Amino acid sequence: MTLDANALKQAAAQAAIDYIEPWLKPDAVIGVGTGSTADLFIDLLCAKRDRFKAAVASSERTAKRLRDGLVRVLELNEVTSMPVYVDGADEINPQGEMIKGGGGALTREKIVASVSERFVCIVDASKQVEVLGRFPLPIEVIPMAQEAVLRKCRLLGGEPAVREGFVTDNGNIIVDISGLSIHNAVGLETEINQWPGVVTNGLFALEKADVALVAGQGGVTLVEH
Ligand SMILES: O=C[C@H](O)[C@H](O)[C@H](O)COP(=O)(O)O
Repeated sequence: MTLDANALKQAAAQAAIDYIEPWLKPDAVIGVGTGSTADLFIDLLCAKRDRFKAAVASSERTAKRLRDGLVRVLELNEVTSMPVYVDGADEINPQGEMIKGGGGALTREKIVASVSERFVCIVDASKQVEVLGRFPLPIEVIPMAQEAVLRKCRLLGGEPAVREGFVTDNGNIIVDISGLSIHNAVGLETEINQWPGVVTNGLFALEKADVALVAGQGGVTLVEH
């Protein structure tokens, strides 16, 4: 039997719940990502709400889903550290560097991940790539900088497009850059972050996955980076 994409995401989410088991303690705060794979993880996490103290959410969408599942949601400013952050990705390379932000939550995701000790990435095998960039790279931009940032994207050799009708949780726009072949993810992440008006870009190379749980037809593989 061939598992469909949703079944693979479910398998990755279940593997993440098993993986974080040692950190589910009464004083623990868990960092939680955003997206369709993260949603499946949230549903499993909610069933274990009596085992940990609270969660920090990387988006309004995730906060609502956690609260609907009766998990206490803390603001990041109330928390000094988290043992784990669990989230999906749009692409991941063999080094654990990722493109994220397909759902537009990249900025809060990167912030919450930065306060967590371990980034656990949950993906189905279709997200694995040798070279990042097949998935358009999202960047969150302050609206008044839109045209200036589009020009810089073109100078990089990419084809930028404003994500129509989308506003981030922070009130900003998303520009998706297609046509990049990213061989130096740390360098590109650092460069784009310096452009005035860019809040965050969706490269997670400085903040890469410590562990990836990759669901394929043969089961879930744990990859440490
Ligand atoms: O902004 C969204 C996030 O970065 C997601 O983690 C990413 O887009 C993957 O989402 P999904 O699990 O729905 O493929």
